[in-house]
Amino acid sequence: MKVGMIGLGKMGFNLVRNMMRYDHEAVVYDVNPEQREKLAAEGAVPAATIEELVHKLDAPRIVWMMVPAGEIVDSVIDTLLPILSPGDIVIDGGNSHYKQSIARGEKMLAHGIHYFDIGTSGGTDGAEHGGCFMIGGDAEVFKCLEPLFRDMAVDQGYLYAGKLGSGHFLKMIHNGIEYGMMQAIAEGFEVLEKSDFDFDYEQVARVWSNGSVIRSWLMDLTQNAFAKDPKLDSIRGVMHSSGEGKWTVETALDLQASTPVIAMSLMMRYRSLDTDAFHGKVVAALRNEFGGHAVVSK
Ligand SMILES: O=C(O)[C@H](O)[C@@H](O)[C@H](O)[C@H](O)COP(=O)(O)O
Repeated sequence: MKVGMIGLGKMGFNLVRNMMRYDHEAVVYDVNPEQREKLAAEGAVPAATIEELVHKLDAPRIVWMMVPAGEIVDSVIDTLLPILSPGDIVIDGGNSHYKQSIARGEKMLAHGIHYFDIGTSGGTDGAEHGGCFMIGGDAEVFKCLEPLFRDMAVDQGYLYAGKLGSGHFLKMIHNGIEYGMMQAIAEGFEVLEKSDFDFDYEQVARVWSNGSVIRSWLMDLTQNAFAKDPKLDSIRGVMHSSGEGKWTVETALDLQASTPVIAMSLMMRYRSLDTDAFHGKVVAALRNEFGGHAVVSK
């Protein structure tokens, strides 16, 4: 199969390596020429522009976008639309909001172009050595793409999830679960850290990774992190987020689905961004007002 990859960041770059291992041909574009050249040295065909990338593909073309979610996706689509032909396929493999993917897919379909929203998981290592793909789009057209995903996914790691939007919806919920699982692991270690015992966290994560109920890839990664830095002294507990947890909670609220764990994990991320929380000042001030309880001065 011949695939055009737009966006050669950590994920796009490794996905190209992955597909080339299975003898799929890759035509590659990134705003950074160094990334294109690195992959060209490994056998990909570099393109200096998106137009050139499209030109170097065979109809029906398969163009895979692996660019940051948001305006960049729209700008790539706007570049692609006039130069693609009916029957071509465009994939958004990033973390786009599913509602935006539905709108973009409908816009493409009005021009006869098939659009797939594909949630990609497994991190950079999975992208290169076998990822997890949650795929939304036209079921019939997906049959043409399936051999590619059969190769690139780890074992059973791809799913045709259903109509347009379902791939990114599934990835959004996956990430909500990810927030909750990570927060639960983190809270366990918080209690260990505050206890009188002198645990070796790398060893704790190792034993929990082997045979326990909570063994998981996240626990393996916990072990890796503590192996590198036994008390994580080199980093601060600031937890950023790129939107998927927020969207999961917003969707849950819209659907009146009860998701306290995911919602609290999201709030914990926001809380971690404040060095001192205004709500903390308000509660401290109120305790002082009604009970004369001590406050901590600046
Ligand atoms: O499944 C995955 O491989 C991850 O979920 C990944 O796609 C995720 O988007 C980022 O690791 C950060 O997500 P947050 O910034 O929201 O934590």
